[in-house]
Amino acid sequence: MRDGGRLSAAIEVLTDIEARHRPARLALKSWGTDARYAGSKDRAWVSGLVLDALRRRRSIAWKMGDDSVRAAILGVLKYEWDWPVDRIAAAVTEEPHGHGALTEAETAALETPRDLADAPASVRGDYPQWLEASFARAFGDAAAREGEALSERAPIDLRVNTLKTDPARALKATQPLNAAAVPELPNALRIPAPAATDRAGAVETIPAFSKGWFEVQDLGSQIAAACAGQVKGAQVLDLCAGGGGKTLALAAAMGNTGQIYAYDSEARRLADTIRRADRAGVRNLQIRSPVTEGPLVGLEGKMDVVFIDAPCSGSGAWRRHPDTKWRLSEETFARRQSDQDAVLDLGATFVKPGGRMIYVTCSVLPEEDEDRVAAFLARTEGFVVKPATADEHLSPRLTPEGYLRLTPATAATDGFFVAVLERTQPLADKAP
Ligand SMILES: C[S@@+](CC[C@H](N)C(=O)[O-])C[C@H]1O[C@@H](n2cnc3c(N)ncnc32)[C@H](O)[C@@H]1O
Repeated sequence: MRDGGRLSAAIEVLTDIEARHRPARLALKSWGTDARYAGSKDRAWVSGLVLDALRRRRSIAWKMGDDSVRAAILGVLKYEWDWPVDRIAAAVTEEPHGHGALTEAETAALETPRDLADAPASVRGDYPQWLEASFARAFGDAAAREGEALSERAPIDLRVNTLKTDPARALKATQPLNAAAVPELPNALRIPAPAATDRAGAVETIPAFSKGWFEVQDLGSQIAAACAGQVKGAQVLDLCAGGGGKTLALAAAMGNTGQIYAYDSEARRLADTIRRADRAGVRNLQIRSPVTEGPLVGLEGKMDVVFIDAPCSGSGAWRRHPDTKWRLSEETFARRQSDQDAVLDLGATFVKPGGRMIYVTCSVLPEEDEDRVAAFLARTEGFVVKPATADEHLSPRLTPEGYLRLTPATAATDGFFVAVLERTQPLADKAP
């Protein structure tokens, strides 16, 4: 495909996403199915352009003085991909697939964008206007800067699976991917963010991946799992195990000692975990599926660690799923907070005295983070907050209460929140 056709395709896909409120992944997939003439480079290019437009949707609309889909795509080419205006003008007039010549207003906006310095923080930081108060609470004057960092392309992080190999051997095996060690975690490797139009997916194709030597897992997610602390020989319940990302990280830290139970209220989400655990050499995992009767019966008050990777807005992962920031509604945001209260209450019943509950979200929004912990502590006796980490690299990221908050701007990870709550009294001692 030539540039004109690719641009028109990106406009078509972004229109589909916005007009039908479709997830970007599905809209791109259905365009790809229809566009059999498009090669893999074309697909990567169109996808890269659409995702970049979603990342900078509001700031580009401001600079262009136009919030249309076409303006968003043109704006990415100029402001993010540094295309000269002549090249854009030539692409949109290509026959037969160009989208139509630039208007005078478009040319003027591309040449002299409206000054972003005058825009509200949520425009500069590319997040929804209705979240302005939340961002201001979380970040104060740094709200726009944090939003900007959540709008960058993300690197690809790998977790070295110590059940199968060690960091030095894994580093060697991943040299074709340009992976490098990460100071914060000895078992983490990082591959720099790919260019917008590069094809991703090479990670799964290298032989060391099929041997189970590493998993693709954001550094923030690896750090959150590490906040479980000493887990060798422990009884661990991963209560919101989903696809098993944290389960596998916890299992590796346990070194096949003790027992890890993986549960999720949605059985289908657990489907992949057994296959992944097998590949990773995990032998101390029990899947507790909600389709069986009383899946968690017998574990009450017995766990050393209950890990709660709570359902959340996913605001910390906007770099990777930029469409979700515009699809998030106030209703869903409120529903997630009720879900979070429910998993905290459920999780608490399994923690033994002296045991720990690790509450994690991939959200940067206080309503899902410290507010949920505060509400839990207000209605539950017998838990105290412990510092989420003792690691010297990470302690600057602790909040005054002892929670860990990671963001792309401050930690170069996805956004994560971690609270560690220790049970000081048995469940039966709870106030009536
Ligand atoms: C953030 S995702 C988990 C991601 C997973 N831990 C990982 O690392 O790949 C949150 C999960 O919580 C599950 N969930 C929601 N409500 C739940 C509940 N009441 N009990 C258990 N799991 C729940 C969802 O089905 C979802 O899979």
